[in-house]
Amino acid sequence: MPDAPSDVAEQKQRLREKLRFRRRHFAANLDMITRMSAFRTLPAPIAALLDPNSLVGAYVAMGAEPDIVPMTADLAALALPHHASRLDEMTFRRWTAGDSLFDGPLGVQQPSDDSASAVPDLIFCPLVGFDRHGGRIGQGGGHYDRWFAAHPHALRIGIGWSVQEVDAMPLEATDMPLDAVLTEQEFIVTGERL
Ligand SMILES: Nc1nc2c(c(=O)[nH]1)N(C=O)[C@@H](CNc1ccc(C(=O)N[C@@H](CCC(=O)O)C(=O)O)cc1)CN2
Ligand SMILES: Nc1ncnc2c1ncn2[C@@H]1O[C@H](COP(=O)(O)OP(=O)(O)OP(=O)(O)O)[C@@H](O)[C@H]1O
Repeated sequence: MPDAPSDVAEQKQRLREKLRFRRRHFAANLDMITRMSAFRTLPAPIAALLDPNSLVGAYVAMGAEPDIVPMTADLAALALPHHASRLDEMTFRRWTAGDSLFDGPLGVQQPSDDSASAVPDLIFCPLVGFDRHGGRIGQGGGHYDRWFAAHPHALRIGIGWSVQEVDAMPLEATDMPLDAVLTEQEFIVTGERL
């Protein structure tokens, strides 16, 4: 019998705590070479998908999340998550490397409120945890899951450290599977769209 929804939410919360700890510990103890080389180049299968018109959704790292700005800075068109307030849904707004960033309501830096909103063709999504079948968890706000549900055509590429992998993520009906996961070690294709 499948687990009741509240059990899954509880399992996810326990995993989130464990994996946030793992992520923090791993990132704090990275050797210099890994720190300098991780997440510097776009995986070839992603580069091959992009054309000069592609809009890519990145993020500004918080805490122990991998910093992907260097890897995405040269792309033709970028957008970043933006929240008008704590309660407003997440949107993406255009941003170019070097443009100013502002403190957002959820503790993440975001583009100016005047920046144009846009729908990326491909999203690099920060992970708290992932598995090899496309399962993921994030911070628990459901922001990415709701955005993915509203924009199912956008490709979903998770970004995380290798230690954030689990065998099988507990899943809820609203979870949207990842197409691939990029870690400091591997590019793992998890869906049929790549
Ligand atoms: N870099 C980054 N940008 C992002 C997200 C993210 O996870 N990472 N988001 C993903 O949805 C959205 C912002 N939503 C957020 C929702 C909850 C928390 C949150 O609970 N933060 C904890 C600290 C977590 C930690 O220590 O790692 C807190 O404030 O207590 C943060 C952001 C959009 N931008
Ligand atoms: N499409 C959706 N419609 C309504 N509620 C949703 C949707 N997606 C997720 N939620 C709700 O959001 C809450 C958090 O979801 P979940 O635990 O999957 O977060 P998460 O994946 O860690 O967060 P995020 O997607 O921001 O990275 C849950 O209560 C979930 O039911």
